[in-house]
Amino acid sequence: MRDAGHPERSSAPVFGGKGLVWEGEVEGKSLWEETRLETCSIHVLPWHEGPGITEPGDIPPTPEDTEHPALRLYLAARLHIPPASLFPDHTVVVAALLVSPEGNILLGKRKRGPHAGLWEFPGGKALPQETAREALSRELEEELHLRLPDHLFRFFYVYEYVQERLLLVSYLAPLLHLPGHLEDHQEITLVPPGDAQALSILPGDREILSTLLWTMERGWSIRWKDDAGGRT
Ligand SMILES: Nc1nc2c([nH]c(=O)n2[C@@H]2O[C@H](COP(=O)(O)OP(=O)(O)OP(=O)(O)O)[C@@H](O)[C@H]2O)c(=O)[nH]1
Repeated sequence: MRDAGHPERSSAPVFGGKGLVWEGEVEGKSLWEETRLETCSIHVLPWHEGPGITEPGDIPPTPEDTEHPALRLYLAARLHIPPASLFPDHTVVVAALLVSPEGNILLGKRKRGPHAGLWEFPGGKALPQETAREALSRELEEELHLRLPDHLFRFFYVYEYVQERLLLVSYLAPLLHLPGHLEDHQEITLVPPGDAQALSILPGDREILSTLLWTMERGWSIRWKDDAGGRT
């Protein structure tokens, strides 16, 4: 499903590809409320292997204990470790899948550069000393005057552009308010994830969206629950 049409796929992946970490629920409690990794049960879906569920004890204690790039970056985010420090030969880009109360995703049409005219998720390159949250927070503020919500992670997907040595890390997060300003984008739009695939977007974004739809088809909602404190 997600293996067609990307030239990067024909090269040997540097780290073994990409992967999804979706946080499930423990005893009815949403995991983004959990802070201790050892109590979490997470679904880890390597792109080439299909679903697999890690049990609490299976989660490595530190990012260095796993070779899987998605899990590494996930652990780094959880433990507030700058992702760029783990992948010194790569550029790490963070992007937000901001979900409106209606379940639509925010996309911006790029104003400048080689990807001008393409739609993308807000975000940008993480600086060496920044955690993923700090990088995303800065990028959202700079690009759109948007405040980053406290709750991230329900969907955490890593896509690697092998030739460019670029790791694209995406998070699902609630859209708290509409952007107050457009710095890097000509326009923004809010669309259902299925409709976004019909737009001109980058290969990594296409794969993120198809993986998101894949999880939604399996009954995982992208809506934020008010009682989980996701929307403030
Ligand atoms: N921001 C963003 N970048 C993406 C997305 N998808 C994707 O493949 N990318 C890639 O990641 C790169 C991020 O670069 P950027 O230009 O947004 O980074 P930046 O805001 O820090 O700007 P800069 O290049 O001026 O330092 C893009 O050039 C593109 O190759 C996306 O949805 N959002």
